[in-house]
Order: sequence, then structure tokens, then C-alpha cells
Amino acid sequence: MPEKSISRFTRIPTALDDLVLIERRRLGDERGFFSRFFCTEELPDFGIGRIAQINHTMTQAKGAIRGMHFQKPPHDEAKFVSCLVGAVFDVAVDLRPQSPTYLRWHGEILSAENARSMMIPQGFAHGFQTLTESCELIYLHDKPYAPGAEGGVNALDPKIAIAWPLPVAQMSERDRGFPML
Ligand SMILES: Cc1cn([C@H]2C[C@H](O)[C@@H](COP(=O)(O)OP(=O)(O)O[C@H]3O[C@@H](C)C(=O)[C@@H](O)[C@H]3O)O2)c(=O)[nH]c1=O
Repeated sequence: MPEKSISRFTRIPTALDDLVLIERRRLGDERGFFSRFFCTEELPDFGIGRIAQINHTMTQAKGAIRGMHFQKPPHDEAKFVSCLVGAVFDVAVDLRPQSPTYLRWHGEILSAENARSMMIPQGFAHGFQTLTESCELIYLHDKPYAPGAEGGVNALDPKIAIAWPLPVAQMSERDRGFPML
């Protein structure tokens, strides 16, 4: 079969407009598996046509929360978020005032086993809670890091009411200080 006819990705819509879950297909054999991680040919309309940065994080504690982060315009970015070690509850909040799903959140489990990634579009805040120890995430960003443009929504904001699956074990001081809506 010609290589191009193999579809490597399954798109799974979510309850939020433009927020898509991607399942990376694994081609397995007795050695393990081969998997394409990202593809501008197969995902051309996908927000990340150009990869400006790839970032890698490790979070030690189970129950730790990072987020909810975004970059303000003109540095607003799309990111393709994947978990390569462990498992996380990954969450996006729609911050686009014109959107029918404005201020709604959506969460999905991303794990090393399920090979799922979240495509976070521009205009969303992103964060996650670790479900295991020593979780490693990889982010593909379509814009460079712009420290002066960092924005945040408080992950514990009762107006958004994200149903974090575990008690909060750890948050950075900066994340705890983000304002409530
Ligand atoms: C986000 C970022 C941080 N840094 C630096 C700033 C700081 O010294 C250190 C840790 O930064 P933070 O505490 O913001 O890292 P962290 O909380 O892991 O930030 C990340 O959170 C998740 C939820 C996201 O969605 C990511 O886009 C990113 O914002 O790394 C960079 O050099 N480049 C970057 O792109």
C-alpha cells in the first residue's frame, strides 16, 4: 500500500468549537510501534502549519496542576499537547467572547498509552492535572514564547468550575495568583 494512503491520525471532535482531540495511530510489530507524531500534510488545516517551538515538561507529583495559560494577541498561539510519560487530565477553556462555547471547559485524559493529543486553538487557555507521578508533556507551538504576553485564568475559578479529578497536590505561586473571573 502506498505510504500516503495510510491515515495516521483520527480527529475526534469535542464539546467545544474548534477544540479537537487527535489520536495518533500506532503501527505495531514485535519490536514495539512506529507512530507519526505530527504531519503538516495530513493535518494541513490544523492550526499548527508552522512549528515555532517544541517544549517539554516533567511534573513530579501526582495531582499537580499547571495552568490555565495563554498568550495575549498578537502572540496568541495554537498548541498541540501530548503526554509521553504517565497520564494527565488535560483541560482547555474557551476564552473567545464571540464563541457559543465561551467560558466553557473541556477535559480529556492524555496518556502515554492512549496516544491522544489535544489541539488547543488560539483563544483558549490550557492546563492539566497529573494523574500519575513524573508526567512528561510535549507541546508543539505555532508561535514563539513571549514572556510579556503571558496570560492566565485561575484553574480553581468557581465560575469556570473545572472538575479536576484529584485533590490539588501542587500549583506554582504564579498559577495560584491568577485572578478569578
Ligand atoms: C512557557 C515557557 C516558560 N519558560 C520559562 C519561564 C519559567 O522560568 C519556566 C517555567 O515557566 P512556567 O511556570 O510558565 O511553566 P509551565 O507552567 O509549565 O507553563 C506551561 O503550562 C502549560 C499549562 C501550557 O499550556 C504551556 O503552554 C506553558 O504555559 O520556564 C520558557 O522559557 N519558555 C516557555 O515557553
